[in-house]
Amino acid sequence: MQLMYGLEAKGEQDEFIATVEEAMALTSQYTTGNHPVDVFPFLRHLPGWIPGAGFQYDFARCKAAITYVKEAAFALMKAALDRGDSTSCSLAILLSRIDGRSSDAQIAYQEDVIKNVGLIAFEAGSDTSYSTLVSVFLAMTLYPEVQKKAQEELDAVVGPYRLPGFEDRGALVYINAIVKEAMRWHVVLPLGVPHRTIEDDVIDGYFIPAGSMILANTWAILHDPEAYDNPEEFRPERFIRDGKLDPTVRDPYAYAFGYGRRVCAGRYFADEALYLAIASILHVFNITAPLDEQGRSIKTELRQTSGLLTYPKEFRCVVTPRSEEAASLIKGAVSSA
Ligand code: HEM
Repeated sequence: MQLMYGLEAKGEQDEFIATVEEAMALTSQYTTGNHPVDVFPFLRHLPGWIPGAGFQYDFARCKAAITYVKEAAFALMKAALDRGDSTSCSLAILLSRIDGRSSDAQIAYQEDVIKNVGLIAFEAGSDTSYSTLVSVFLAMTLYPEVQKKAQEELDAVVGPYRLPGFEDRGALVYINAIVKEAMRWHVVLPLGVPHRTIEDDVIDGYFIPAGSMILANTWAILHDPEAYDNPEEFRPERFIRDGKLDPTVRDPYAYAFGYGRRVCAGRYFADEALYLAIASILHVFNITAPLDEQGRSIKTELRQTSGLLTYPKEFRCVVTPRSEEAASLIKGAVSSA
């Protein structure tokens, strides 16, 4: 929200976040072809009051929710601009590029495109990146040796007195491998987003008629034991050879972000954001499993929710600053945010 609209998110209480989450939950429920309307498209003409056609009400709620966020968040951002509050958010930058000599109709059209950019980035970009990041917290509690190696690399490259930046990325090979392993280990969209064939095709002798819904089994591709030894294990080393990222290993980025011309539009942004978040978090925090009353680590495991978009199921972990220097870096980052 900050990046797109220059608005500060108010956590779980945030109205926009709650509304987008409601829309996402409805989208997830219907997108993977588990409703009869996907198999018998004529059902879409039934009014919602007919038993079994309640999906019409869900679709209407979903549409109302996303339309509200699209318009209201944009209006708040524009009001801030009109008041002269400086905001360097993405939508303000896009707005400033509209040619003032355009006709009213052209300006309205371009504003609508910008509103859609904001909404889709907010809707498609936040939970996907969040889910991946949560899985990294879980992985760190399960694989302390990975965390230790990452922190050793960060200490050597970045040192204790500053946070990592994009300029460090080339030297942080192990952190880059963690980002790749995170995309592979917990596949946020295990079946991608459904596509539809626009013409008849034959693949490996199978006839695929035009109009078929195609689901790519991204999870299977990224847990293929022939490509990844012991695929259930979180092991960033699988992407490294001779101290560099190994280009011969199947790259999760080629699958986790979808396929073809509708491939994720935010993939470079997501990659950079995940890199910076993971590097910064591991630089200043220790993430460990919680202890039971006898002081023993409580065992956790990766269990995922089901649906179009998956999340690691709830787990607990303990997050503490790594050192005095780390604590000051955290305070500095919070006060300058
Ligand atoms: C870990 C993070 C992310 C993952 C795993 C992810 C994954 C995906 C996938 C699988 C698709 C469907 C592609 C297809 O149809 O085959 C998609 C679409 C899309 N994503 Fe992402 N995404 C992530 C982050 C983001 C971010 C940060 C943004 C924006 C800032 C974004 C914007 C979009 C948009 C706009 C589309 C629709 C593209 C289209 O239909 O033309 N995504 N994403």
